[in-house]
Amino acid sequence: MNEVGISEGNVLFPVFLKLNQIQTVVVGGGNVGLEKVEALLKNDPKARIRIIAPLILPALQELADGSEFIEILNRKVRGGDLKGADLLILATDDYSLHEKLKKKAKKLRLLTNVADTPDLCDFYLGSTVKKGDLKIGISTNGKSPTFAKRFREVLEDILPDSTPELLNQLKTIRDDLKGDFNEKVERLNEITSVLTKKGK
Ligand SMILES: C[C@@]1(CC(=O)O)c2cc3[nH]c(cc4nc(cc5[nH]c(cc(n2)[C@H]1CCC(=O)O)[C@@](C)(CC(=O)O)[C@@H]5CCC(=O)O)C(CC(=O)O)=C4CCC(=O)O)c(CCC(=O)O)c3CC(=O)O
Ligand SMILES: NC(=O)C1=CN([C@@H]2O[C@H](COP(=O)(O)OP(=O)(O)OC[C@H]3O[C@@H](n4cnc5c(N)ncnc54)[C@H](O)[C@@H]3O)[C@@H](O)[C@H]2O)C=CC1
Repeated sequence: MNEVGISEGNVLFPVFLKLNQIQTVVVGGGNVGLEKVEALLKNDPKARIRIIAPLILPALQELADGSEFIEILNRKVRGGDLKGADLLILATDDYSLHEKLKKKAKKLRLLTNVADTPDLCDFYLGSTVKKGDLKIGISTNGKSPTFAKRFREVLEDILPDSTPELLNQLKTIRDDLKGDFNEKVERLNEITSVLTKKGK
């Protein structure tokens, strides 16, 4: 809120992570753990994920059996597990464990998502739309995940199936363009001007 009580809106900074190049650790193997793992795999089926929990849902076990990049540690989480993580997702049913692990992660500067506890999160998951190489991330700042889900469905419907082809063609043009940086920018802006109503 600013001094006149108006919300500044969404100040989250979206980044697009290479999930095959980093190690994500998910603590908790129940419904919420499964949802988080599915969200990671939807974006990259080769995401490197280590799942740690005494109880693992059969659906999670199946996902792990189908991927050489998913590992399951069938036991309670230990403090040392955090050292092997680039990204941490806490998804157990134990809030005090989440608080304890979040403190430890903070000391290690390990970015952490705590499912169901937005205040403890360093980052939120978003809804994502994918059409070939195009990826759109949606965040409602935690206000309404259901809106994010519905808006994803809207975008999935309206983005033309030709989008991947369009991006491939633009890549070819980009690679073939000669001249200095400014000339290339000008030419690419010209070619793509048909995509916007502004035409510029
Ligand atoms: C803050 C955040 C933190 C985080 O989890 O990263 C968070 C928090 C919470 N979610 C809750 C509930 C639900 N979450 C979903 C779905 C999704 N939730 C996702 C993200 C986020 N959820 C982050 C903010 C995202 C944003 O800014 O919009 C999505 C986008 C991405 C993903 O998780 O993959 C994925 C849609 C994917 C897709 O389909 O595209 C549904 C709908 C459904 O499942 O159909 C419901 C039930 C309906 C409802 O409540 O709206 C609750 C209450 C739990 C309770 O009641 O106890 C909390 C806790 C709280 O709000 O306090
Ligand atoms: N399932 C859902 O859609 C929703 C769940 N929640 C809340 O989210 C939390 C998690 O929900 P679920 O995944 O459904 O619970 P769940 O009971 O299915 O799974 C809990 C998981 O945490 C693991 N766990 C517990 N202690 C652990 C430890 N010390 N180390 C490692 N793993 C440990 C368990 O082995 C299990 O895999 C609960 O508090 C629930 O109330 C809230 C809203 C919706």
